[in-house]
Amino acid sequence: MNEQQHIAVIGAGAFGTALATVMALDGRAKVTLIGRDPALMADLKADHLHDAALPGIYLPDGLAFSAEPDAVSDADIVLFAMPSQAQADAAATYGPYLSADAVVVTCAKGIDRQTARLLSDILEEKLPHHPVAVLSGPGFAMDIARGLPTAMALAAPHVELAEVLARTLSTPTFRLYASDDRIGVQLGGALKNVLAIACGIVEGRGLGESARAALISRGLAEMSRLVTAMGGKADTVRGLSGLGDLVLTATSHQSRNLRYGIALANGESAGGYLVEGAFAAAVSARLAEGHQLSMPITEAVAAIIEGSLDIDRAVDALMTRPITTE
Ligand SMILES: NC(=O)C1=CN([C@@H]2O[C@H](COP(=O)(O)OP(=O)(O)OC[C@H]3O[C@@H](n4cnc5c(N)ncnc54)[C@H](OP(=O)(O)O)[C@@H]3O)[C@@H](O)[C@H]2O)C=CC1
Ligand SMILES: O=C(CO)COP(=O)(O)O
Repeated sequence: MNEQQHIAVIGAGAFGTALATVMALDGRAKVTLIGRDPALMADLKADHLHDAALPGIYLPDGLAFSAEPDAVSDADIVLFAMPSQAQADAAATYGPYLSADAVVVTCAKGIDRQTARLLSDILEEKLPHHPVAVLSGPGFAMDIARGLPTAMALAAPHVELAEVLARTLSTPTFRLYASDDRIGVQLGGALKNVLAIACGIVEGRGLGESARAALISRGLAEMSRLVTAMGGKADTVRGLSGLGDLVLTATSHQSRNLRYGIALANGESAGGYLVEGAFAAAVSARLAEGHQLSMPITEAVAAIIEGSLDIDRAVDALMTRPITTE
């Protein structure tokens, strides 16, 4: 790696712009934000404002902007900050320009819908010569960009690499904890979105704060089952990428997934923003079935989104399941 690290962030949406902002403000590394719309990238370079993604945030003077895929070519660390279902496509576009020793970090919270595979598996297949790490945990883009204190998990195939990446990407306001559990960290990020939709439905239907707390707790049990069945660690579920992000997303109106759940409960359509949990619900239910696991909340959310179950019946079904131990 070079003396001054070069961090490239691909995806000039809310999260990518926030990550690039906090890392450029830190000033240790050279940071480039790469988007696919040349007009947008030219505007960001001229105005240092991205009002569609992060209203009111001044993008640091030291941040570089590019719409050219070859802007990744001398980057040591490349953050993939586009939605889950676009990660494979982005790997095909930017992969040919990566430098030989670049480390790739997926920043999306989801599971590949077509293949039901983790995003790290998808990226490893598409970019076989690059180590693939995962960034996930509680942190709204706006909070990160405003320099509010945030902490997330950084998982890599080996804890030594995770520690190097966590040190390099952390800043005084954005703190990363290293992990070698890419499975647990990714499943936490994907499932908490599904559970946040469930909490939005509870809120939208006025079912009460007690019901929300029960959902968070029983949802965490579902997360644990899938994480351990797929080879992840139970400890990860209790950490930032599991419990931490679940609590944040299931309780804050900043969450698009929570707002989507509220809209579903009110019979409204949620338009214009990314709802990762709407993709993750069906694929998580498929994974649960494949591993012969009971994940009733996840299955109910998937069925409600698909239109095969109405909300009242879902609540009845969840409340009248056979009594069991916790
Ligand atoms: N927003 C947040 O607070 C947080 C988001 N995340 C996660 O980050 C991921 C991105 O979310 P977010 O930034 O909010 O979403 P946005 O909708 O704000 O931005 C998505 C960005 O991805 C770009 N993009 C889409 N497809 C491709 C592609 N094939 N190649 C390159 N770029 C592409 C879009 O570009 P274009 O405009 O050209 O389509 C857009 O700039 C999600 O998985 C989300 O769960 C994680 C933590 C916090
Ligand atoms: O993942 C997030 C915060 O950690 C953002 O959640 P939403 O995608 O629901 O807005």
